[in-house]
Amino acid sequence: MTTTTTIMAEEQPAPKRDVQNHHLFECAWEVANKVGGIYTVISTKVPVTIAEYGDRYTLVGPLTNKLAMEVRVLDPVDPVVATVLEAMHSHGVKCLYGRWLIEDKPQVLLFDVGSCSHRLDEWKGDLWNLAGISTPLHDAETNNVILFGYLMTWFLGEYASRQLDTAIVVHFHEWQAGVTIPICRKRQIDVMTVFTTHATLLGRYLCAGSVDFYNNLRYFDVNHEAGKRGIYHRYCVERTSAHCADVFTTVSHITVLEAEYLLKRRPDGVVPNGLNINKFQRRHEHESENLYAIARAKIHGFMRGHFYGHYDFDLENTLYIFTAVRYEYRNKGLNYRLKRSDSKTTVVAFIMPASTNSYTIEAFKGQALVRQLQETVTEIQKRIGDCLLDHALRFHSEGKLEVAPSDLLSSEDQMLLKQRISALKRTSLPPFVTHNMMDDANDPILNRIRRVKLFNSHEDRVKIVFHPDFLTSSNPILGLDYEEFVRGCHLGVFTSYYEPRRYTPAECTVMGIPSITTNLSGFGCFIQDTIKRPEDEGCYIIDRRTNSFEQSVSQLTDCLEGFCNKTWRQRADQRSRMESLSLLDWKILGVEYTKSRPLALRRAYPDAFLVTDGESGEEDPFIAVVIHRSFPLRPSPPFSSS
Ligand SMILES: O=c1ccn([C@@H]2O[C@H](COP(=O)(O)OP(=O)(O)O[C@H]3O[C@H](CO)[C@@H](O)[C@H](O)[C@H]3O)[C@@H](O)[C@H]2O)c(=O)[nH]1
Repeated sequence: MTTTTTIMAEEQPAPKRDVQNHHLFECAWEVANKVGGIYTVISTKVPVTIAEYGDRYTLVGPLTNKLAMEVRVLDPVDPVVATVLEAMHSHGVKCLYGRWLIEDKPQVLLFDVGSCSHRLDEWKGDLWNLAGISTPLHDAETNNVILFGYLMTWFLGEYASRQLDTAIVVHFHEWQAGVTIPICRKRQIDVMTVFTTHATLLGRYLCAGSVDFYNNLRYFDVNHEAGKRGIYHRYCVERTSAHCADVFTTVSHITVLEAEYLLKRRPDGVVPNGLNINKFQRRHEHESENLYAIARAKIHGFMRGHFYGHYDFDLENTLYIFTAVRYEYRNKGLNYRLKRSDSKTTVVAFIMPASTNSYTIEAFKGQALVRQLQETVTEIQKRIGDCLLDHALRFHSEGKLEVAPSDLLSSEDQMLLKQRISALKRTSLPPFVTHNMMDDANDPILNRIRRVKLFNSHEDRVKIVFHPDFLTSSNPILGLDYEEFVRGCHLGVFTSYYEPRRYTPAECTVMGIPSITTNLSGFGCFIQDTIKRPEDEGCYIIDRRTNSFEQSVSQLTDCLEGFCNKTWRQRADQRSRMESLSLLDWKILGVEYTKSRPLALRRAYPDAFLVTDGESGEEDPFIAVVIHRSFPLRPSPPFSSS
């Protein structure tokens, strides 16, 4: 790799731009494109950013779906943007400009990378010449990343040369948006750049390979490791972006250390992920309880269909526990413990998502049979109602009410019910997976379930529903959006090894759903640092740092068992306490994003920040306020990475 120092800035002229009223562009692959956590970051942060910038704020991303359902197409508010886009259009560049249809409807610009694919070779050559990064021919994702990076650079170059009044800050998220940063540097485009990494590429790859990551962090031969995994070119883009940005940030203290060792630049600060709490907060406790009840009733409906023929447990005494996003599964022994203690509680463990082909016939069949039964019961109910009404009217005229059960339930209806009930007989056990998997025989989760024989048998107190797909309300099997599903569950479990930050437990918290996480996740560390007794607030944190793997598992099982043994009242109390947790609000956490921008401007335009009379000149106020804390790694903790 040509190190980033070789492409660092040559002297930049210092234009007289208005720094105070600077424009902000925020650039990410997940703008109006729901893929994962970064979509949540940028979409939920919009209200606080709009409050600060108004129409001086624009989000930029690739046009991944030509229909772009989330965007209303409009003309640009800023005439300079309109001129630049026209100029680019005259060279064949297609884009979509408009308002992203989320809260506060921010301006959004999406570039169609396909419209410039004929320039790929030219731009790849340029990336090699300018940044020393060579990229392989057939990595389609990287090719798109390069096309997008060059379109963004083109746009910024044109914009900065025509809009000379105010300073321009561009905030980039993750390596997919990073190519623009070194190119802007090299071409001396007058924009300030902030780069945020939400996880490192090498971190993800190394942890997926079960290495003892945190204990070896400082010893990895990064170039060798990246090369071995076929991601050297991507790693170069990520590392160069981190080095060339004016300000480099990450999402948690644990990732600061990771970035320092793997990307070789210590982040300037931590920009923690927040949530838009307004969306979740309810005025009254009963309003929340209603939402839980509606969501839970939908999950109950799914359960009746999925477990038909073996529906021999009480849904009112059933706990729904789920895990989402990370592809890891470990048996924690809860089934054994609940059986041993003769527990009457049933626990349903939901696991999601993964790569799948389609739903299994069994998954559809159960839901269809129960729907038919429901329809039959509704029809019969109607007929019974009509019959009762008829008798009651006669009682009024004849003075006596004599209704025999046989009058109410006709032999035809009895027959129909029997038919429906006999269709529910089933010789096989309820399936533990709802979909046909791409690679059933080698799927690690399926194989674990098979190995520990969690087959949803009558005796099992822990039942498994592996739903390896994203949830949507149009889902034919489990028709809930992810958020509604979470609300209907009792507990979220997010204990994976590699977790730079993790949104899922934070989302549980603001919805009043308890969760289990670990002190190896950014979220777990944040909660431990900010709340005295997290478990009282429903945030259970497992020690994966100083414990051995077995000790962590045992702590987790204790925690799960303790949760199962709580009373309904104790769980409801915990819920109401949690929803008041507002420390995850962007209104508080967004401040760190706000601090990163003046820091970038200050580095580029030191003159604009000259000390005035009466101010202390000893300290850089922006650098001072950006948090610099190291993750306290304990010496060689004896934990296994598996
Ligand atoms: O069926 C589902 C399952 C999940 N989600 C959402 O997907 C997001 C997942 O976020 P996260 O768990 O944080 O995972 P990543 O996508 O891997 O995000 C990366 O970036 C995040 C944002 O900084 C960090 O929190 C993570 O640690 C980092 O790995 C959450 O908002 C969920 O609500 C859905 O919408 N539907």
